[in-house]
Amino acid sequence: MFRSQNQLKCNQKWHTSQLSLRRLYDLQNEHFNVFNDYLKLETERLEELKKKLSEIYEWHDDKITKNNTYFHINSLKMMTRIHYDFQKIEHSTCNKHSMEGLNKIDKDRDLSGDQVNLASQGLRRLQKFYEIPTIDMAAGKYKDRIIGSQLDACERYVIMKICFENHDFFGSIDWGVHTYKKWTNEGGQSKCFDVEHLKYYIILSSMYTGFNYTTIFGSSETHYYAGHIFAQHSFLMRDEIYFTDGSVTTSLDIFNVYRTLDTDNRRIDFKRLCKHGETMRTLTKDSKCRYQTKNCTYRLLMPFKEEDLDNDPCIKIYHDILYDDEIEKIKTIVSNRMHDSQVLSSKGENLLVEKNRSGKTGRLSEDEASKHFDKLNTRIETITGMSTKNAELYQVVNYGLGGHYMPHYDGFMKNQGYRPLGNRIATVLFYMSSVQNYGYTVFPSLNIVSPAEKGAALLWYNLHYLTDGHIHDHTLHGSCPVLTGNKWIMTRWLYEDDQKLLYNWRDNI
Ligand SMILES: O=C(O)CCC(=O)C(=O)O
Ligand SMILES: [Fe+2]
Repeated sequence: MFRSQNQLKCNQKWHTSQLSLRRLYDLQNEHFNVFNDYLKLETERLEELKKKLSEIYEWHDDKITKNNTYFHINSLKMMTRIHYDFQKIEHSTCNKHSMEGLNKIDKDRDLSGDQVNLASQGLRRLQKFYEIPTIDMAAGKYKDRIIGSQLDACERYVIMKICFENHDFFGSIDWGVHTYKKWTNEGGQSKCFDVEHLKYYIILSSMYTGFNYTTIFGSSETHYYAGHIFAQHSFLMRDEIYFTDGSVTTSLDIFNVYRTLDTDNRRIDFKRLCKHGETMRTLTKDSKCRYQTKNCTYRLLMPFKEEDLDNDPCIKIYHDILYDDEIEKIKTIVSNRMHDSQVLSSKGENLLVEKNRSGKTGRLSEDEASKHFDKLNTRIETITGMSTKNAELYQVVNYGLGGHYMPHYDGFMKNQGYRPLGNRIATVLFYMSSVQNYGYTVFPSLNIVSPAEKGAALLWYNLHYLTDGHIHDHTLHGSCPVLTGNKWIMTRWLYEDDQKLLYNWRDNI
């Protein structure tokens, strides 16, 4: 059977999880196998044809043109010969058999241009978020880190074109210029685009953005383009960028322009923390770490490694609380049922909004959880001091190309969907892989960064659970876009129902 059981469905996106990117490699290998089989069959067929033809030539040479004499009686001989020869070679000239092999290429798995488009947009989101200069991104590096391999002129052109088609004109001009430079470095040859088209995109983008294209090509090109196609628009070309509110910037730094456009303070804080997170968790005199038994006798032998991140709301990390064998088991169980992660709208609907969240999600059923991870519930109850009886099913997430989750509250707002068990009182977030750079969970209102460290759990309380049960404003949090590495997490949300509370949660629905 050609199709593997772990196949993705058409409407799912390859780039949204590392898991499916791995499968993409497998799929490519499967395709290579199909092509190899096809080549083998085709080579055999052509060899056979060659052999038969050489037999025919031999006969022809020997029997017909011997001594350059044409005998009438041999006409019949020749006709029969041709008739049977043709039948003989007909089979070898028709490649039906080898073509059948090619049909094994699985068209059900959507590998259309849409996927390239989405992956390119994911890369672009990553670039804008971390402010990675195009020259670095195209070289596969960021600061002193390797984030991929170098992009050739064709690949740069693809990104440029997709930016343009998505009306991201800062992107198209930036990538266009770097495509042009690469094209020049590669000797002015390209198999995949026409450089005149490239120039056209650059000049058009320069009109939309206000960047002056003459500084890109130098004066030699000015004449040609201004004279022919764009003279009527040339008044639009200037070095200032006009914003919709009427303000003007004279900056030619593209990221400075994006910065000026971004007005949401919480998003700005989120970006800053994601970018500089590695310097955020140096130990200070206020940092408190301890071995914690939670009055549990068993934990005298194996105490929790508890670290305080904040007191209001209470946020803690528990190191080494989930074991490697449990992590492997969890990944194995869910990997066949991951789908694109969704966000909850203010009306309580589940929506796919890639600019807010990109990843793949899978749930563990209650049966699987109680069969394999019952002890984990005990651990959760011990650290939270709360019941898991009404907890939401474990949710596993794997992030892919630029996978992220923009700042949000885990707790539901009033009227945000039907809530028979109350609100998500606590979140326990297990890290199932370590991400070296930029995979943090960030609380922008608190200036807090939690690194993804395999086996650790991040616990916080979403509500003012000791008073009125209202959402704690400072629990706003998000997952920084993953730049390199493979981020796996699992969350368990505990609900208000069945907890010992000082307020009636039904008043808050
Ligand atoms: O992946 C993370 O670090 C955060 C995930 C999260 O906030 C969520 O799943 O609700
Ligand atoms: Fe969350």
